[in-house]
Amino acid sequence: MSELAATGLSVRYGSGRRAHMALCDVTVALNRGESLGLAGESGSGKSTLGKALVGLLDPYAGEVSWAGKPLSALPRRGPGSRSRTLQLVFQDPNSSLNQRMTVGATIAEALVVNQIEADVPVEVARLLEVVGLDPRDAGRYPYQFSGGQRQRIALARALAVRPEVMICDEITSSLDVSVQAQILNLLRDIHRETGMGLIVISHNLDVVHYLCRTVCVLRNGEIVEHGQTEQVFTDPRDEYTRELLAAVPRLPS
Ligand SMILES: Nc1ncnc2c1ncn2[C@@H]1O[C@H](COP(=O)(O)OP(=O)(O)OP(=O)(O)O)[C@@H](O)[C@H]1O
Repeated sequence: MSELAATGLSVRYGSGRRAHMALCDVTVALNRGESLGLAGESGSGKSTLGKALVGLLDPYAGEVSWAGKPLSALPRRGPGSRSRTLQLVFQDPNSSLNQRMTVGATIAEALVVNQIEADVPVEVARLLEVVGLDPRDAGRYPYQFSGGQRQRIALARALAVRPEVMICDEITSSLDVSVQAQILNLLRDIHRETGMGLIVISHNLDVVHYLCRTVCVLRNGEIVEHGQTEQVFTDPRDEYTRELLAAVPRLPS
């Protein structure tokens, strides 16, 4: 039994004539220590799947479970709760971070709300260090940091709860290339050191290739290919995956 599993998952937006099935009968699984990329063109359902996997969207059909139990059966707070198990980090740290709270208070809040046993100021400093920020900056506000630094703060807040699985939705898309590389390296190191499961949503196939051992390719809400990243990237079985790979812009040499 896999720890995180989506089985026959369908998600629908709206109802009646306006209903749109954004995910159709999707089955994926992930254990601690594993890494899975979700690739596919814009609108293929990657973010919808990410949100459904952490319980932010309810399934229209099928189920998401953790260790065999539906997400709804996990305790609301404390050890074993959904937020202590699964953390989703979004593309835009500006909208996910409270601009009125210092970064120290933001991380401290995640520790307290999730009932993490820790010496809060010490743990805040440690987390800032883990993501490559200066603990002396704990008293500063998000707007006083660069985009890349704000994404590091969002990662520190997610890491504060020591999740079993972290889902990163396009977290480097708005950053310039050198900062992207720093964040990707940081994520890879954290994944290796903590052993948490990692799901990476990206339209950038190089990002998925760099971080993930396995990949699911989505098209119109369905999985069209699923396998070892190396195999899928070198010898794709599905025509759509081939097109996706061929469409990756290459810099002239
Ligand atoms: N809140 C919503 N209400 C209605 N339809 C939505 C909503 N969010 C997404 N959709 C639709 O569901 C489909 C899947 O969207 P989703 O955001 O999951 O795709 P994506 O692969 O993450 O795209 P992108 O790479 O552009 O972020 C799209 O057709 C989209 O228009």
